[in-house]
Amino acid sequence: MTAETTTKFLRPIRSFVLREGRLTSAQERAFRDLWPLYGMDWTPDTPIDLAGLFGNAHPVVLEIGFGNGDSLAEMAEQDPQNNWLGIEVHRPGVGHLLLEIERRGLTNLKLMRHDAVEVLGRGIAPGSLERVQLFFPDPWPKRRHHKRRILTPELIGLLAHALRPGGVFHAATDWEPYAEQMLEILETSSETFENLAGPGGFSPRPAARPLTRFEQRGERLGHRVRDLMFRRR
Ligand SMILES: C[S@@+](CC[C@H](N)C(=O)[O-])C[C@H]1O[C@@H](n2cnc3c(N)ncnc32)[C@H](O)[C@@H]1O
Repeated sequence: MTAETTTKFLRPIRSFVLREGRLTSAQERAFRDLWPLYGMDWTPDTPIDLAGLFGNAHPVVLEIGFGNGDSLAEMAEQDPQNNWLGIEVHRPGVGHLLLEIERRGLTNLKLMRHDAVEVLGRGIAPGSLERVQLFFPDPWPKRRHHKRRILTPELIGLLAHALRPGGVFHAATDWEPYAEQMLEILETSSETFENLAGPGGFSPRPAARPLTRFEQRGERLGHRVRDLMFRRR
């Protein structure tokens, strides 16, 4: 085996391709001054002390792939009784949300810059999350890219482990074939997850979910938005 094929063999398939993107000067300042306040560095395989991170034992809602984070900031501000943890890999998005946390004076929202799948699998204690949100994940529409879609049976297994009994997984997408695939995967996990819309159904959009940036883009393109809400048994 050549070095190249070995590397290819060992590299996991990820749900994102990291494009660094340029930071604005405000975002650069955010990483310098605000990351120590609202960001969390994580060494893989270290259990994350959620109560220590937030300074209290309030329930924790995790959002995977928050993009620019405006809708996450809005939800955290509207719901101070919960702690909110956002995980995103895209640096400009993280920088944008750091500035938004400062502007809104939020104390219940913390950020990680990491692969959320890895964090779920190797950092979150069993049954420690109240809710997990996955809004408008990259649809990877080309067939050869479907393997990059983040919602897989493996992810559902990690969510079943991380959510408390009664906790909820909430996904939304504007890509109909992906919505159908998500539904199929989740329905197959009916031993661990109950569809809040009833078997085979999509949920109505909850009023508490603000429009996200990608959702607005989908709406401009005339896409129908689907919400899926499943409760951990
Ligand atoms: C299509 S965007 C949607 C962003 C936002 N939720 C919205 O609706 O505007 C998907 C985001 O998920 C992030 N992402 C994809 N895979 C991820 C992973 N494994 N861990 C953390 N973030 C991820 C991407 O960087 C991207 O910002």
